[in-house]
Amino acid sequence: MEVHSDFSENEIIGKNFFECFKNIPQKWLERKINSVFLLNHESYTSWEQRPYLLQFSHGRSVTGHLGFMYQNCNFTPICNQDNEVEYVCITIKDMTDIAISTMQLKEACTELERISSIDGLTQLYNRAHWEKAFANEVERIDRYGGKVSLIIFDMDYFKSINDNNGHLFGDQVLKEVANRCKNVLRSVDVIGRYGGEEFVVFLPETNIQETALVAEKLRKNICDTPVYYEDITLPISISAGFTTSAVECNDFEKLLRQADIALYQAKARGRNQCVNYLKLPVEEPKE
Ligand SMILES: Nc1nc2c(ncn2[C@@H]2O[C@H](COP(=O)(O)OP(=O)(O)OP(=O)(O)O)[C@@H](O)[C@H]2O)c(=O)[nH]1
Repeated sequence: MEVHSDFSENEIIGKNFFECFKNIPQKWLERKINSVFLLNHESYTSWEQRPYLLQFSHGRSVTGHLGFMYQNCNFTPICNQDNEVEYVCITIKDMTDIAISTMQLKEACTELERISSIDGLTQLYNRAHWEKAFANEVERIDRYGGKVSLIIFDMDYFKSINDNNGHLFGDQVLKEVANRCKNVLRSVDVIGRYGGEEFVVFLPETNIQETALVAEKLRKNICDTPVYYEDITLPISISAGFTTSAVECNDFEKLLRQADIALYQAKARGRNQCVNYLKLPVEEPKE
């Protein structure tokens, strides 16, 4: 106590605890101590519930964490000969090292989880994460009702973009496309990078007419401005296919297939356009 508080033994012995340590949560501590008196039973708090009881500096040079010593506290009854509690002894254990390494580990796990769901180039969800989120959404709808729409879009002539301007330029185009999408979508819409130059978006509670508008807005937003990077200016375009679960479809793979067929049609019809799966004529392959 002498080492960690600013009090010497002479200054503190016999004094009122709460007057010496003014920052103590007095009500909480009184309740805690009273329960030990009442129950004649040891009590405990860990740094995870309450980081510290007494504001002691921990003396470690760690940034980004609490400036005080993390503490575990034991409240032990001390009884007289008749087994009545006469005192409560508070033991404070310095948990700073364990607390800091536990928190660093937690932060690393959170970051790892984030990285494992994100595509490094575009910072959009990667395929595995997006597909899981989409499957969950379709399952939710199947159980509780509602609808979800799906757009798949793909860069046009991306191979030539790479071949003519270099892979780095191609990468820049993909990053730019991802950014342009973010300006169009609502916070509840979920976008991911599905493959090389293929992107997917699912739109919760959105009907097919609204989805057509979003797909067109995405296309325009991406295609209206050329990409400029290291003295190269290049117009780009995308083709998109979209569908919805509203017409009795509760299978996420089936929805992906439908949107993919519509995307294929958008390519076949000359690219730089959006095709509604539900409007495909019967003579064109639907499934
Ligand atoms: N720069 C870059 N290129 C990629 C990446 N992933 C895939 N690609 C390239 O994207 C190109 C896709 O080519 P294709 O599938 O033929 O498609 P496309 O040329 O866009 O033709 P259409 O889709 O029919 O218009 C391939 O050359 C891939 O190497 C990436 O992360 N960065």
